[in-house]
Amino acid sequence: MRVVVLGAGAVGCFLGGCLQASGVKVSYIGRQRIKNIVTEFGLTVSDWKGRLVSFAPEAVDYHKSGECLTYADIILVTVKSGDTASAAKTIKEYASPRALVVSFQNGVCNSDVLRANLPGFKVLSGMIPFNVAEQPGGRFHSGTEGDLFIEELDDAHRSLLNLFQGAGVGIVARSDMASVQWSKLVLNLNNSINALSGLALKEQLMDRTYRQVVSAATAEGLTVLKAAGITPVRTGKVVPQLVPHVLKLPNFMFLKVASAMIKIDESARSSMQDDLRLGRRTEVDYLNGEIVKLAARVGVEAPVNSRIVDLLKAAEAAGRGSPKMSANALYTSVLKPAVKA
Ligand SMILES: NC(=O)C1=CN([C@@H]2O[C@H](COP(=O)(O)OP(=O)(O)OC[C@H]3O[C@@H](n4cnc5c(N)ncnc54)[C@H](OP(=O)(O)O)[C@@H]3O)[C@@H](O)[C@H]2O)C=CC1
Ligand SMILES: CC(C)(CO)C(=O)C(=O)O
Repeated sequence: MRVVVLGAGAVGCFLGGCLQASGVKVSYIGRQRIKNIVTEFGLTVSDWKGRLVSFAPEAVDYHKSGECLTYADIILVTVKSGDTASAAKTIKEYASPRALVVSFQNGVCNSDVLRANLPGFKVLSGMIPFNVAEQPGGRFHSGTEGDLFIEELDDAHRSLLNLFQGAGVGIVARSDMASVQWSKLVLNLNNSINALSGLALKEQLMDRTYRQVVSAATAEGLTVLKAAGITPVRTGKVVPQLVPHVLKLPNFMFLKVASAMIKIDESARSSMQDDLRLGRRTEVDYLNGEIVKLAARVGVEAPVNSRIVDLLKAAEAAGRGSPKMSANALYTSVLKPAVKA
């Protein structure tokens, strides 16, 4: 069984490293920046439960181009959503259609993009509930809990279950992946708010004013999903429908009822904050932007998420990393116009 990770950044290096540690043959395809890091330091994967495995540089099969896809049995696609079409092009060029393609990405459209661009390939949707942060010295650290989700399709998902279970990574198969992905998307509406704040997730979520903005974005997201007939499902300790209410609580109550929500490493940040820091295009169009698009499709308004998209796009265009918006500034920009209207 040869696994190839296409888009080996934070998530890809973590998932690949966990599989490699259990004896699976793993190749990684990614960019020069990470290749330089693994060539110097090798690859280390760690998590909040105490996992800590390191590979020497010569044990990490890291490539910048797609030739190694020729021998892939399973391809894990872990590029950001805006790069999915180009990842599909690379798969089409090098891989055999007997390879199983799995999207481990946020958002709700990536597996459709892969399917549309890869006729003849079997494509499964996946979902990663936990955070992975790149740390100095080639270390990829998962700082929050949760099991992977994989689409249950014929028997194709079984090899994935075996691989990840064998690597000690929890994984659950589901036949309702569209609902799973929309539910994750509702939680990901905070990615942009976290990126705009410039703070670690824990610090941001401990501030009630930031939480009020997140609450408004998720409440709006849930309203739009309801209008579209999509029922969010529980994928972990957090019940999506309760999130907006819990977030609005004063700190002392929030601390009591939301312990699962803030069980996060002190340093964990959203992947979108990393994108702003590294001057990359963000996934805001695929997260808050999906709510805005769906709202337009079903004829409802989504002003909160729409304003968040605008703020994030402005930060992207400025190219100076996170604008480090204070909680009050964000509250005023995102929620005050809504109050006036
Ligand atoms: N990090 C996290 O905590 C979590 C992330 N996710 C989701 O997982 C997905 C991956 O996120 P993450 O790992 O953080 O992203 P990263 O940006 O860390 O990793 C993706 C890597 O793929 C590279 N890449 C882009 N296109 C190609 C290509 N065609 N061929 C080879 N490499 C390519 C990128 O390079 P470049 O720098 O040029 O863009 C980048 O290095 C996203 O959808 C994200 O939302 C989900 C849960 C948690
Ligand atoms: C884990 C979580 C929800 C927040 O960090 C995420 O999906 C991301 O960073 O992209």
